Amino acid sequence: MKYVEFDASRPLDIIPLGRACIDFNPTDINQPLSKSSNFIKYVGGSPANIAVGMARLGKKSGFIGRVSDDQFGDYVIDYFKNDGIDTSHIFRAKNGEKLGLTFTEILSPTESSILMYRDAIADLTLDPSEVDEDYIKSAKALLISGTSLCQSPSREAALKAMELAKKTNTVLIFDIDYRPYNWKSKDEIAVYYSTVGKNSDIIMGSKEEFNLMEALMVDKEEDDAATAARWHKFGAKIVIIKHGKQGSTAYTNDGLSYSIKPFPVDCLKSFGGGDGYGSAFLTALMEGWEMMDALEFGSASASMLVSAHSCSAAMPKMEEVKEFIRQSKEKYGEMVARG
Ligand SMILES: Nc1ncnc2c1ncn2[C@@H]1O[C@H](COP(=O)(O)OP(=O)(O)O)[C@@H](O)[C@H]1O
Ligand SMILES: O=C(O)C[C@@H](O)[C@H](O)C(=O)COP(=O)(O)O
Repeated sequence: MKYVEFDASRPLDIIPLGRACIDFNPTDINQPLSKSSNFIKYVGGSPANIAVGMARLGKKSGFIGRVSDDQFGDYVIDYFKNDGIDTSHIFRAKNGEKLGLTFTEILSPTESSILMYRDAIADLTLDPSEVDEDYIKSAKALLISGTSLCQSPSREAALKAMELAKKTNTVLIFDIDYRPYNWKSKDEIAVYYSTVGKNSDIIMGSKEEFNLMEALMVDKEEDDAATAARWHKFGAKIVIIKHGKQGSTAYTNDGLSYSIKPFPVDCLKSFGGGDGYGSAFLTALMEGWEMMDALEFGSASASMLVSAHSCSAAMPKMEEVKEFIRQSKEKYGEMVARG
C-alpha cells in the first residue's frame, strides 16, 4: 500500500532544510562531560545527519542551510561532498556567525544528554532569499527540521520552503526535532510547529514533540491514536510517533497503524537513533517498500546508531543494515522487531 507518491522524475530524492553543526563526542565516556578530555569531531545536526544517512543508503541528497564562513563550515561542505550530497544551496554566514556545537555527555549506556552551544549561529541566519523554488522542485521530498523554525530569518525561510513545496507538489516531511535551546516560549513552539504540521505529508516525532505541537489545540495530552487522527485530518498521510527504546508506531491516513520495536543492541548513547530511523525509513518508503518493512529498516538503522559512537559517521550503507537485520533475526528470531 502506497501512502505517499514521490515523483520519480526528479533528480534529487531529499532536501533537508535546517542546521548542520559539529558533534563533539567524548572518547573517555561513562563520566560527566566536565571530566572528559578527549573528543572526536563529527558532522552533526539532525537534518545534516539525515542528508548523510540517506546518501549512504543510495539516495541523492541535497540540503538548504547556512554554515559558518570558517574551517568548520569548510569541514561540513567537504564532508557532504565526499558523500555525494549536493551542496549548491548551502550558504555561508555573512557576519561571522558560527557553526552550532553539540557536546554529547555519555554518563552510562542508559544515561546520555547533549550540551548545545547555539548562540549567534549560522544555521538560524538562513534567509528566505536563499530558498529557491526550482531547487525544491528538483527533489521528491523536502524535509523541514523543527529547530529551523525557532528564530528569524531561518523561520521565514523554512515557511517559504514549506509553501514552495506545496506549490511544486514536493512531498513535505516534518521532522519535529525539538531542541529547547533557541525557543522563547511554548506558545511560539506550538504556533510554528503546528503551522508546518498542518501542511505536511509525513510527520515524525516523539510523543513529547507532538505534545508541544498540539499545546494550543488540546487542554490535556491525548493518546497516540487521537494525536495521529488530528494530523490526518489536516492532510498528513503518515504520522510516526516514536517512544525511544519502547519503539515507534506509524499511523496511516486509512486508519491503520504499524508498530515496530527496537533491535536488541548494547546502547552506547541514546542519541542518533532518530536520525538513523528517519534516514532509513524515508529511504525504504521512497523505494516503495511495504510499511512494516520500511519501519523494520528504520528501526534497525536506529539501533545501529545508538550503539555507535557517532551519528553522521556511523550512518550505515544499505547492505550493512540488511546484514544487521539478517544477523539479528538469526540470533533473536524472525519477529525480533515485529513481535
Ligand atoms: N536504547 C535504545 N535501544 C535500541 N534502539 C533505540 C534506543 N533508543 C532509541 N532507539 C531507537 O531509535 C528510535 C528513535 O529514538 P527516539 O529517542 O524515539 O527519537 P529521537 O532520537 O529522534 O529523539 C526509536 O524508535 C528506536 O527504534
Ligand atoms: O541534533 C543535533 O543538533 C545534535 C545531533 O547532531 C546529534 O547527533 C543528535 O543528538 C542526534 O539526535 P537524534 O538522532 O535526534 O537523537
